[in-house]
Amino acid sequence: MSLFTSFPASAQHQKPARKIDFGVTTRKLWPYLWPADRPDLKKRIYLSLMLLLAAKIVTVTIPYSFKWAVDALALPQDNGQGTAASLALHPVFAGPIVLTLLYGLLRIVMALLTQVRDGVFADVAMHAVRRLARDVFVHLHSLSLRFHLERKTGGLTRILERGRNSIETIVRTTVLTAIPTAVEFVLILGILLHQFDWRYALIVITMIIAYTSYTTACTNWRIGIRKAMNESDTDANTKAIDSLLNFETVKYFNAEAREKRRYDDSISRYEQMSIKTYTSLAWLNAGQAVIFTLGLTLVMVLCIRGIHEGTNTPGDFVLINAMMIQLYQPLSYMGLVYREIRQSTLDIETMFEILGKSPEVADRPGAKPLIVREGGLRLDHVSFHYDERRPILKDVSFEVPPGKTVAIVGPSGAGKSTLSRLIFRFYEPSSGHITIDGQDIGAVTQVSLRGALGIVPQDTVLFNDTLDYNIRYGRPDATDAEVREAAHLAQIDGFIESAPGGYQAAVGERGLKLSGGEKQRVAIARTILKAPPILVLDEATSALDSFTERAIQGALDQVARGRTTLVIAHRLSTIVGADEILVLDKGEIVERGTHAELVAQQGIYASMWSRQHDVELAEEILRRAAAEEGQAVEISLGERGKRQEKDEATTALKLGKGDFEETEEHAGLTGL
Ligand SMILES: Nc1ncnc2c1ncn2[C@@H]1O[C@H](COP(=O)(O)OP(=O)(O)OP(=O)(O)O)[C@@H](O)[C@H]1O
Repeated sequence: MSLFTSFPASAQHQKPARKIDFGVTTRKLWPYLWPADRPDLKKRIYLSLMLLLAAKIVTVTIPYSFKWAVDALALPQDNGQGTAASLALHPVFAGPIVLTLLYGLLRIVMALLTQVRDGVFADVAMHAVRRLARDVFVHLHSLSLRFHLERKTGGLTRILERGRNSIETIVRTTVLTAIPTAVEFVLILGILLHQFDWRYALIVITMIIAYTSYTTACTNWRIGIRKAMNESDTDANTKAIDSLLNFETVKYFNAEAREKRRYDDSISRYEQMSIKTYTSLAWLNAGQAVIFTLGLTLVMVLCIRGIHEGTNTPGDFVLINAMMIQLYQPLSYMGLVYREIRQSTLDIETMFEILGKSPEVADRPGAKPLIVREGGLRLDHVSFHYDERRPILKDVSFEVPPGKTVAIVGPSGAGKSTLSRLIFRFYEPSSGHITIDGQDIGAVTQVSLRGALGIVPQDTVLFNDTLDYNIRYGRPDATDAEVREAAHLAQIDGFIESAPGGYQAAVGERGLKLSGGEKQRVAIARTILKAPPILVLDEATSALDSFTERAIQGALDQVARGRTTLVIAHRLSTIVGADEILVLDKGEIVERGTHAELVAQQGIYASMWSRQHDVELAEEILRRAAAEEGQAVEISLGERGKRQEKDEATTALKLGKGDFEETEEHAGLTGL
């Protein structure tokens, strides 16, 4: 069944709504609702369906007990015998009181069966929710970095959350409301044909068709109005928050009246849309009531005629009324059920869209694990672009022989970090090959490739958990002693021991409770713990002050010893000992050699070296001056590397102390 949101008049200003195909969504959802590998859940589904049928049979029997009681009351002269005879019961069971007790009992049984069914079904619904949410989560991790960079994480988690809630809603509303109502309707039709005649059935069918068509159309129209109401509500809220955040600015410009007007405009839109929501609801309810009551009155009139003609009893009159009124209750929810199913289908579709995206980088069929023998890394004529219009790497070739250290330096934006992303295979090169011990990284499994690589990234983001958890992330099965050893090597142990809670101290969301330098040392510790044969250090010490950097450099040198290491650095002093230094500029290697060779060449590297040397000298002078003043001034080093590229040391000196921030780093470091 395909439906479009469409309703004339006030919904016309709405954007055309997305097409919904319930059939397609159901087909995609089916494996989750009917899990092939869970026979126990299938049994539960059967049980729920049986309970559903039993509850509905009891439900339609209730008006019968009512009828029998009324007939027993209406025909006292036969002492209940007429009813007893018609029911083939002993007269004592056909008395009005017993029949009323039966009525009560049936209602209790109906309620119990319905509740048990809901409980039994909860398992099935929640299992489907969990499986689908897990599949989407796993899939999100398999998608490319490009996908994640293009989407806001908040947006993705919202899709996941909405999708998760929607499956529950859809399963619950379908199985617990829509299907039972349909079953009840079919049973009622059977009763009408059996107990009454085809005219009754025809009236009820016509009524139901008119009722559902009206409900569907009206609900589609209301969806647009509700959306506009929610949007205007969000808009009013945003305006209020923005205005209050700008409290001072409002005062500076005497803009209270302007702000009031702006806010009032916004809430007046909300007011109009809310009124429309209520009036449209009134239209929905009134229309439903009119259609239903017409049907009800017609069948009751027919029944009265039947009583006059002697084909019906007063009990039949009560029966048909009770049965119809009973049906009205679930029917009155149909608008809500339809709206929820519709919205949930849209949300689930959005989730399936993500599930349908294929990962940009995938293991090739039959990909074998990487076998690391010595750990030699090689790039052969590698070119790469994120966007075809702008090449980032152009024909880059170099080799990091097993156990050696190669450094890459170059201006910001030259493509250094991109190189490390290619080595980790977050992207595929546009041309050329990257090999490890002669094996093309594109041909091996991603898991084995990333297992052989370790990185200390430029920006370290930590999990919102403990320090221990974050360090152990490098190797979850590491012993406590190994974790402590790694922390010691990364020079973070002193800080951890002084932190309240020690290794169990929480680092806050994205590690915000730690300074840049502390986060970086946690990253170093976890890479030490992972102990990969090939290391990428992407500005690994950029967030550290020069004192800690020197200390940590020793640790990194130790970690790098015997390992193939690619160092991406701005701070040239950290890589003077590298076996080879490559200067990358605008995606091309423009110089290569050892530190001494490059300085002798008097090219880009040599000028970068002399500039940095001057900057370091200037910093040293500042530090000494500050120390003499008795101030513990720490110079912010996070951005410094980049500044060094641009600023002459003399400029830095001219800017003076004001240009340098005092960092939190200091507090953490003095504890070391
Ligand atoms: N996901 C991306 N999509 C499009 N362009 C990108 C993306 N990531 C990086 N770039 C661009 O690619 C170029 C190289 O970026 P890269 O991060 O490799 O530079 P870098 O040499 O490491 O710079 P820095 O030293 O400042 O970190 C930059 O101009 C950057 O804007």
